[in-house]
Amino acid sequence: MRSPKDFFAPLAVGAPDPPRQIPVLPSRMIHFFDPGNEKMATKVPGIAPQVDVLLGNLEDAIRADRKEAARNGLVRIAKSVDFGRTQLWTRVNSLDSPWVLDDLITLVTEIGDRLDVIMVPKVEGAQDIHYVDRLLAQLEARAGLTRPLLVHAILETASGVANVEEIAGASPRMQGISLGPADLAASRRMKTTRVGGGHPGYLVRTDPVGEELDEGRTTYQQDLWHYTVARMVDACAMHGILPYYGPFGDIRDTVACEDQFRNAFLLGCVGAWSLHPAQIEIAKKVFSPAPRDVAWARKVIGAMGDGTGAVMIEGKMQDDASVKQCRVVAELADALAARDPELAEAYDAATEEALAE
Ligand SMILES: CC(=O)SCCNC(=O)CCNC(=O)[C@H](O)C(C)(C)COP(=O)(O)OP(=O)(O)OC[C@H]1O[C@@H](n2cnc3c(N)ncnc32)[C@H](O)[C@@H]1OP(=O)(O)O
Ligand SMILES: CC(=O)C(=O)O
Ligand SMILES: [Mg+2]
Repeated sequence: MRSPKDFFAPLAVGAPDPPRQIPVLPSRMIHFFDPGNEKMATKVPGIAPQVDVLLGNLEDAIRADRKEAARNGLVRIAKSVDFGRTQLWTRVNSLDSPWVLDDLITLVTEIGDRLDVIMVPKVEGAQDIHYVDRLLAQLEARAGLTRPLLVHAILETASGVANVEEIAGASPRMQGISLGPADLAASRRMKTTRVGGGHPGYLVRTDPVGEELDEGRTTYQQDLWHYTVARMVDACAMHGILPYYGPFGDIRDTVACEDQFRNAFLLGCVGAWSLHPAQIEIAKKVFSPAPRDVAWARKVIGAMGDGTGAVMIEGKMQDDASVKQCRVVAELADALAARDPELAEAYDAATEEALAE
């Protein structure tokens, strides 16, 4: 019988030990591609060095009669392409679909040693993660894998949001959670018809001046996703896993995409999905801290010594809590700079300038 003490014990004889810590690797953009689409597949080797995560999508956006082609395409690509340090993820079909069992059996058996993370859509509660967890352990044991696969849940059902804390803590394999605004909107019976982003009708309006109700009243569009993203971030932080904003469907609107990504970044998300090559650079820009913020963070950390007490820098009080925030930014910058010499140079130049001021 399993007790809570067995949380980190393998769920099948011969399966690798589940991870004790989730690796915090750069994952600013999870780039989606259809592995059964020849044109997209040929672009994968060229895109791999530009992105942190490549994800072979098998679920929504893949036609029912192309599901097998996508699955087989992913196996072929995973076996033949050198991804370097770029992670390879997949999104399998939903747990109630006719495809998911074959997705998991084929992928773990054929390319389980190449895959890093399996994204599970439409997760409703911990029971969905427990099912995948056990099945993965059985398949890993059969395939002789020595490294456990990680699991990522999409938050895209009303019950998933209600159960987000238990989902985040359902298994040591849980790597992270992404917001799925399109299915979530449908599940909640929201009256939007978009994939992520805001809506001009969701707003607040200033009070009327005098008797005139129609004039001089400014409106401010509100963020439809604030509550869900904030809840997801808290659930992930509580369980030591990583939160992500999901897709932004208006590919043409690069400006609003950047805004949506930045809101998520500021609230604690580590990355977002790129659905089209045009969104890769947006995610890279937004989810890499700005050089001036890195310079400021390093300056505060330097001035705070052992991190206790209070100091004044440029008129702003700094203490234990602000230095902790600065460490979050500086540590992320260091991790990204270790892989990206251009960023490293930009961070160092900005820091030198800030320290000279
Ligand atoms: C709600 C959700 O579940 S979101 C997640 C599911 N959705 C997805 O995964 C969608 C992934 N993206 C796509 O399918 C496509 O980008 C689409 C359908 C949105 C647009 O595709 P297109 O109409 O071909 O766009 P466009 O003409 O601008 O593409 C330009 C080039 O980039 C390629 N391209 C487009 N998207 C991608 C991609 N995600 N990865 C790699 N290459 C891509 C196209 O094949 C095209 O190549 P070409 O220049 O050789 O012809
Ligand atoms: C991301 C996703 O699957 C959705 O928005 O529905
Ligand atoms: Mg969805």
